[in-house]
Amino acid sequence: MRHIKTIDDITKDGDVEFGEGYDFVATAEEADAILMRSTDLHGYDLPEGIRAIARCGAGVNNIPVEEYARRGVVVFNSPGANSNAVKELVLAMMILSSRGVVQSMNWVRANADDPNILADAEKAKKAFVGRELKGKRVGVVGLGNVGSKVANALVDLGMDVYGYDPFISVEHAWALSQNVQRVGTLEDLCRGCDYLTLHVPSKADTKGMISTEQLALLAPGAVLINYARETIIDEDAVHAALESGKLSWFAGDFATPKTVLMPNTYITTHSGAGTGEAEANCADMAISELKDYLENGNIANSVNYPACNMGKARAASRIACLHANVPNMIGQITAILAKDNANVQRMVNESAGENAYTMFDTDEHLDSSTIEALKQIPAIYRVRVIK
Ligand SMILES: NC(=O)C1=CN([C@@H]2O[C@H](COP(=O)(O)OP(=O)(O)OC[C@H]3O[C@@H](n4cnc5c(N)ncnc54)[C@H](O)[C@@H]3O)[C@@H](O)[C@H]2O)C=CC1
Ligand SMILES: O=C(O)CCC(=O)C(=O)O
Repeated sequence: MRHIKTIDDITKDGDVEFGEGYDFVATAEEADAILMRSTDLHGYDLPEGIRAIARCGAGVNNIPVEEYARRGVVVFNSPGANSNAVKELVLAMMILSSRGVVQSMNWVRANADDPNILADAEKAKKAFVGRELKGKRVGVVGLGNVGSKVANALVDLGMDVYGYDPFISVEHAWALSQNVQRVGTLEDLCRGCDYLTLHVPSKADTKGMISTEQLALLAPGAVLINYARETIIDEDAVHAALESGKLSWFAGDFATPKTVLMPNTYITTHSGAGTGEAEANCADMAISELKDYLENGNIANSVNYPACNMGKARAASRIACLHANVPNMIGQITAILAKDNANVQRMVNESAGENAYTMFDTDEHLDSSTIEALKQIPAIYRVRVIK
């Protein structure tokens, strides 16, 4: 039996199924792996027994991924699984920020006991006149799973769409409409935009990337949308731009002490991925990643270890070594296997950044002394006997 600890409500109705051979445990100390969402694990006392963590969602700024890599813990996310939900809410917020819909509905509620409300609403409506998205210039920062879908949808709405992403993947470049015009700098993207929408991860080079300088380049009365992370914007600069009228509206997903006090602002409760479909998609992807890793050692969609797929573990034994990406690891591993006279059927070595993964199948079970010797190689973080 393999043991899973869930942190956070993975789905609204609590529906999470791993199937036969798995159970849910009350504490992380009893668990082999963690399934989670947005809880901040920085400073969390992660038990030694945890071998993997799957984040149901895209952003992993709530997890110390490099520290966990050095402890031999593979961290997964679920790329793209919630991107449609975010796209739809971003479109909604762009429209709400342009059309006085909320103000108009509030007027109706406030005047509910007016016997002439039908006629009076006709007179009141001029206060809620807005503008259309069609024909306006929009900048999309980050053209990954969410940004590329948002950009394409905005093309379909008739907007003049510009995109900025110096690290765009081939897959997302292919998925992008030909009508999205790519620009090479953030400043060129911002210049003259009526709308700017942010879809980059929270990391050192995106922290505060939208500040006074970028906001100054936007068209007067522009709308800013931030459904990425609170760290991407300089909140004081956004507040000042709202007060000066440079920004007519700001919509964001992060209720910080500063955003909740800004004028002309809609803030939601980190609800970009808040649909039953997105929750189910993320949970399904995260569960299958964890199961394949726990049962077969295969890695897909990890944010701290390379992808590796050797199929189902069918040989007598399968061993996985998580280690630093340094020279001579294969040499050291095979020297130890040679001493045990082990016949290796198949071996794969993959690396990503500072971390690497070596997995091999052997015809017979290895001696415990061999496993112990592998663990003693200085750059090895963890050795897993999968089978
Ligand atoms: N509000 C919510 O509920 C949700 C928020 N998010 C946030 O949105 C972010 C993006 O999500 P996805 O599109 O799924 O991620 P993704 O990883 O598919 O796309 C991120 C894109 O940003 C680009 N990028 C990275 N650094 C950049 C930089 N300095 N300048 C411009 N582009 C840069 C990457 O090349 C990539 O194409 C996530 O990291 C997460 O923080 C994601 C899903 C739900
Ligand atoms: O789990 C959630 O609702 C948050 C989703 C999110 O922010 C992400 O996927 O990065």
